[in-house]
Amino acid sequence: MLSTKEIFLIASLLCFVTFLVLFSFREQGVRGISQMLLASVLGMAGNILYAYGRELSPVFAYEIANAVYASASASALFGYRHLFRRPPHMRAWAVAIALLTVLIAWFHYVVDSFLARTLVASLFQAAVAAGIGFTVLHARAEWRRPYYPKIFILSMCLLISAGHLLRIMRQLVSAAAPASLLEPSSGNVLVLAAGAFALPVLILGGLLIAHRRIVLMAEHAANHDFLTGAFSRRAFFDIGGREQARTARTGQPVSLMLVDLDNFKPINDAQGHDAGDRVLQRFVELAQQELRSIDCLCRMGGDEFAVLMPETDLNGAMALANRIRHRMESSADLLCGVTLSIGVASLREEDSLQTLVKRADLALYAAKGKGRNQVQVEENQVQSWGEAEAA
Ligand SMILES: Nc1nc2c(ncn2[C@@H]2O[C@H](COP(=O)(O)OP(=O)(O)OP(=O)(O)O)[C@@H](O)[C@H]2O)c(=O)[nH]1
Repeated sequence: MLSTKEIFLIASLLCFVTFLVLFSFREQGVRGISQMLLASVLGMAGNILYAYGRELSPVFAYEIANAVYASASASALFGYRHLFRRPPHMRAWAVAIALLTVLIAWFHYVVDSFLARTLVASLFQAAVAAGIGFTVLHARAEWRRPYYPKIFILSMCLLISAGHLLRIMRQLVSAAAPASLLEPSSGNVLVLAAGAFALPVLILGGLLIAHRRIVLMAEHAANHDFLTGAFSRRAFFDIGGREQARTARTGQPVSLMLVDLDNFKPINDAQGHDAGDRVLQRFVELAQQELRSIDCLCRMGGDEFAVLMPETDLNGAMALANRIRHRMESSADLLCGVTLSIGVASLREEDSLQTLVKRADLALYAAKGKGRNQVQVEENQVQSWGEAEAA
């Protein structure tokens, strides 16, 4: 059987491991990581103080160890509050930690009572676990798959709170209850092990959530254009591949428009790159307002965009393309007078996605060649829409 000191040392080591993993996450922009890091460091220190503080002075093993460990747990709670964008209520918890330290000192120096110290420390830890559980549960409307990290955290919080309450009960009623923190009885070692591993387990739960957030952020960065928020070229080929497979399965049409801003370069040259950036952003905002929720607007590069239109035949695609082109024309002041050339094509049975893009690109080329500010359809179609044609 492990000794109580070894239990604290192992718990300290686990906090160190969570610290190392959290440290590697610190620059990923996930909220709550710095609070969890602090919880790991304080957890390490608190466990070592519980194990060896007595050898320096009792104040280290009682008041300081409890204050440090309570701060570690509160810091883990703050981490969760930040992760789920909830106010941390730091002042209230600071008061609670100060009160806990005073009470531990009181039940150490004035009335020496292990029972009372256990009661105070365990009530605090149960409150922190309940606070974390409440935070996670309260944010359930924001839960995203996979759910197991949240279920894991909720179960752990329930177990930890119940465990601390049971510890208090046992201390109150059982004749076999330990008389000091480091008593080597097997019952005490088990209770201490459960309590000491609670903090690293709670930090681990936070790590699971933070890890998922980092994966989602990386996916979002890979699938979206940083400047405009439109889907990226990479996402275009992913979504396009899925749409192509769906069309083959269901026979539903899918169309594509390639959009290129006309005379965009002079805006950069005359008004600067930032003005050009703003035009690109506004174009995406305005275009999104015209598109349906099933359409995917992607930035293919520079001032060229693609719109994948599921369940849309060529006529529907041309109508949509013209709507967007007219919208840009009527927003000339916002877009520094930029107009759109658009090439439209529909997927045919024998087409690959690349062939579809190529045909839309040829149509776009034709729109540019015929004077810009117009919509052209794939080369072997007779229809051609737009201002230049109308004129
Ligand atoms: N501001 C800004 N400019 C960009 C960005 N990406 C590409 N560009 C510029 O966009 C311009 C695109 O070139 P073109 O398509 O030849 O310019 P254009 O004047 O629209 O020519 P046409 O398409 O023939 O009408 C180039 O000058 C690029 O440097 C960007 O993210 N921001």
